[in-house]
Amino acid sequence: MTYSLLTKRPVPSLRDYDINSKRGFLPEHDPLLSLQHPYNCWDDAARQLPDYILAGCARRQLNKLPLLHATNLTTDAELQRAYSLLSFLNHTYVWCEGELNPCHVLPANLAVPWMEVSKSLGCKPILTHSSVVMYNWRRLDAEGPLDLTNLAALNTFNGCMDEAWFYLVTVAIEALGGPALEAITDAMQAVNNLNAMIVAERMNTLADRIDQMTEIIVRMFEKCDAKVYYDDVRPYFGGWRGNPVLPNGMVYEGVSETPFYFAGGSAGQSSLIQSIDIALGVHHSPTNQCPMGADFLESPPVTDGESPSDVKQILAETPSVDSVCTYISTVREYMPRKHREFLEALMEAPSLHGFVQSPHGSADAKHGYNRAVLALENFRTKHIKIVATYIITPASKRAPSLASYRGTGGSSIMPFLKQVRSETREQLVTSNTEHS
Ligand code: HEM
Repeated sequence: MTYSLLTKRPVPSLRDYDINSKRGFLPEHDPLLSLQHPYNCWDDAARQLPDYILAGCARRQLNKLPLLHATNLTTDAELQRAYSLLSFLNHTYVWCEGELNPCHVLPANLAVPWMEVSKSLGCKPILTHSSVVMYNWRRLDAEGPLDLTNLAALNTFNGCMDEAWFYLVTVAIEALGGPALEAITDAMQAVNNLNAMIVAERMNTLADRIDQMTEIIVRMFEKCDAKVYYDDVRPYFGGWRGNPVLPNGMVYEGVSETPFYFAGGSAGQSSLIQSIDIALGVHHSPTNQCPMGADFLESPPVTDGESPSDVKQILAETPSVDSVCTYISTVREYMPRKHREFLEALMEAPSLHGFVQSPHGSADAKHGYNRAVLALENFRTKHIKIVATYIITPASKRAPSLASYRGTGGSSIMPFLKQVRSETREQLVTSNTEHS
């Protein structure tokens, strides 16, 4: 590919998309710790969720909450806090009786404000990466760093350290998004200015930041036990799209009598990793294992009289209806509106891949670009190992005869993750493609 001098393209400004050059997609100010009256009843309920779940009275207690409209929640910080709290409350309501006994109707007191707040933020009324990670942390020392030595989770389902650690490792990775995204947009500006030296320098910065993200992701093993994650945390992230135990979706009482179908929460909804993919020009094509364009909403029938283990088996064996493209573009709908718009703008920005291969690129620029690609590939390799430990192994202990397992977001996990990793490596620029 030759980079044309005529292809100057606009580089999105981070500020225009609620992105901070220090914190990336995390909110510019630390999340609120509580809401004002009357909304503070959601704070109180969320704080008690582990006790409600333990005592087996979660639905009874949550039914007592008043129906509050979100009208008086006006600032982004209030809306984000409310969205996070309502995600915890609603998902507790659905999954507190076990992953095979969900409720099929969300009561109006939880559903209505959740829908209103989600509309204001431009995301889906379902637990997302934003609910449990982006808006769910505080710093222990308010002046201290935004890293694992200084972070605590605001809410959890189970009150256990493993769950908090799962969220906080992800927050610490997101916090590196600031310098990573700044490196990306600087490098793109440098492409417009045909400045290969800056491109090289900023690509090396990006590679360093991705390496740091990898150092953090492997720390998941330190304080998040795989069995606790699989048995006690992950079930709460479940959604109602392509989910065999909720084949008819979820009715949001007081919102609509027609059920909604939304996929469950996953760090796959992170805008950060998608931004890096787009910046490096990583293309995701459909997987071979499933028909392209298959209906993401489709789910297998669950007939009456099936035992829980039968249902679990269906859950595990259902062939994926997703494709990588479908997954990558669908999860964008689960991101806050501004972040989704940033990804769209980034897709129109100058091509780093095209530039480093062009006569204007330099050996250093190419080297820096390749370092970033390899760093992202390595991040994905470590992530795959985590998925093997936290999902595949515990799942196989329950049902050893089954070969594949489905992810929270409804994808057939391993083939999908491996394909995404090989597509990353394919971006490497070789000396064969070097022009002068
Ligand atoms: C115990 C820890 C983790 C587990 C078990 C896990 C599991 C998964 C699973 C099953 C998928 C497949 C898609 C889906 O089901 O939604 C996935 C995708 C993904 N996860 Fe994780 N994940 C973990 C931690 C993280 C962290 C900390 C990040 C950092 C942001 C992350 C980022 C991603 C991304 C970006 C994808 C989309 C595929 C890709 O771009 O490579 N995950 N994860």
